[in-house]
Amino acid sequence: MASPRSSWIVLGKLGRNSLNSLWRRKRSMPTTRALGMFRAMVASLLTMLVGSLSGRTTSSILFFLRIRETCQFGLKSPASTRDEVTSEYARQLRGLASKILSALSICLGLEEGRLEKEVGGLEELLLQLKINYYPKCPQPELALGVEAHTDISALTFILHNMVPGLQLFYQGKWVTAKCVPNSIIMHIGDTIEILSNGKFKSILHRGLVNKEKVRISWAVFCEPPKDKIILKPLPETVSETDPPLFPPRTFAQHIEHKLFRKTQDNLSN
Ligand SMILES: O=C(O)CCC(=O)C(=O)O
Ligand SMILES: [Fe+2]
Repeated sequence: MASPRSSWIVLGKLGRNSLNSLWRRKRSMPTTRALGMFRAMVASLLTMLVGSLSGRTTSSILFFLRIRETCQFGLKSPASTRDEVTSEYARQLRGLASKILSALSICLGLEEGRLEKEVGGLEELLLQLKINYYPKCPQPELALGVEAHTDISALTFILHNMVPGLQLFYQGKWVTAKCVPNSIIMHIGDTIEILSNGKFKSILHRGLVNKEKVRISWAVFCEPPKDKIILKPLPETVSETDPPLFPPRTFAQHIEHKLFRKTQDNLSN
């Protein structure tokens, strides 16, 4: 059986100017979401093909598609449909992320724009698209898809091809996420868990292969800048009875810490 593979696309940081110019241009330009998805699929299949030809068991590719460059490129070239679709998707998701961050801020008793600001605001929050391909497998229980993990992001948004496979560890057991048409899945990631001092949890999840069908998922990770911000529980979420659960770390240090812990866990197993 072929192994699950992933490709990455950096959707870019969406500054206010690029947002405005995208918005103006989008209104005069048709958007073919299906075509975008199809092209993304082709990109991921090519990635997998390259991976298998080179004998690797897993592969990941980073596409650097910064929004501003994409815009300029799109103005001159009709071959930019894929960029247009991914840009439009990024723009839509960025708006959704803002709304959700506002709602989460309010839930924590903070000012509406607070979490958004804490994760880097419009200028610094980075959106990255990762495409996961899970080949079908006659014995899914023997195969590892995307192993159990929590996302390091602030928020993650997932679209998929309506094949079940995402599982969440909830109340002590693995629960399969329902495939709800026309919906998008959202995870809270480690970044928000840290800022909220654990009041919002970064859920443990995994991706399984399916017996009969190929599964593809498109996960967009909204991440704070690597070094500019120190992530730690916000003072408003901490009290004498609620001490800080996480030490101050940059996002880069958090990633390093997780990788180190994982290596240690693997060594002791
Ligand atoms: O395939 C999925 O639905 C989830 C993938 C995932 O958790 C990830 O890429 O971080
Ligand atoms: Fe994940």
